[in-house]
Amino acid sequence: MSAAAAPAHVAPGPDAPKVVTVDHLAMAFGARTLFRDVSFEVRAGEVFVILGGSGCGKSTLLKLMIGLFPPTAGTIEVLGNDIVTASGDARERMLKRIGVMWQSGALFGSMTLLENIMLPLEAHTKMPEEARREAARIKLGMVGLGDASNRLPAEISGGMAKRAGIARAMALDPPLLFLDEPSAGLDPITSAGLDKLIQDLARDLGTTFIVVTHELQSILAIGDRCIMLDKDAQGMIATGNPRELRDTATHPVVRAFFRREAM
Ligand SMILES: Nc1ncnc2c1ncn2[C@@H]1O[C@H](COP(=O)(O)OP(=O)(O)OP(=O)(O)O)[C@@H](O)[C@H]1O
Repeated sequence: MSAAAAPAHVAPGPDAPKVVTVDHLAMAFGARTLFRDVSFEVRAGEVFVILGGSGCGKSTLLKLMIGLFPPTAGTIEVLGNDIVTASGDARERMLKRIGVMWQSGALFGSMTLLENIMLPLEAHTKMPEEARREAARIKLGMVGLGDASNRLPAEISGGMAKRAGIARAMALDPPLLFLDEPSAGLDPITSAGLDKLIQDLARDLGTTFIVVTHELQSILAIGDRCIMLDKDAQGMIATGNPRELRDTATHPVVRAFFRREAM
């Protein structure tokens, strides 16, 4: 089958190994409880979406999964390690196997795209410069920015900046990538192009994606499975395949979200 005719990403089955296991997770900031009892698993090769309204704790859940701060209660296992208790070298090794793209793209403005992608390789590997340069070129090619490697972040569009952010998150070939609101601020066509890129990377590299978003079109296009968080419920109100949830959900908030109905 030619690359052009290849199907978009195909969801892995329930026998695929677990990449992330979140068990009875609770999180509060002071007196403000975000969620009380969240449990889910993410399997190798999945595109897993975390969705929900503004302020329900999506980004906080992402930050907990990469160990930025500890939860109030519960456990989080990432790539076979307890991310909450891991320390020292074990923690460093684990973090090198995780890529993160923040909402802003967070590129360094004074460096070209190529230099931005080379940075993690410089910080975390002993690769000689020419090998780093070549590896970064390959990553930029994979996200469709092969011709833009010498541009500065100020010289590219918002969609290109997201692609460059993904290339940088992929610099160390992590098996697991976290994307925080990849479609934010993009027009629908650019956003659809980014969705296609995520599906292609999941299919071609077998990378597992955990994507925080509230863009319905994107969720329906890329999500193999999702969880929906809710501020009022202080936890998860739905889990499953987003297209099935759109067609079968009975919970009023879930229905309203997937069918774009007013509550
Ligand atoms: N470090 C922190 N200290 C105190 N409160 C915080 C902290 N981080 C987040 N919050 C609060 O927790 C709540 C959830 O924030 P979070 O960013 O996780 O939500 P979200 O679902 O990602 O929202 P959005 O879609 O608007 O980005 C917000 O009310 C926020 O102000």
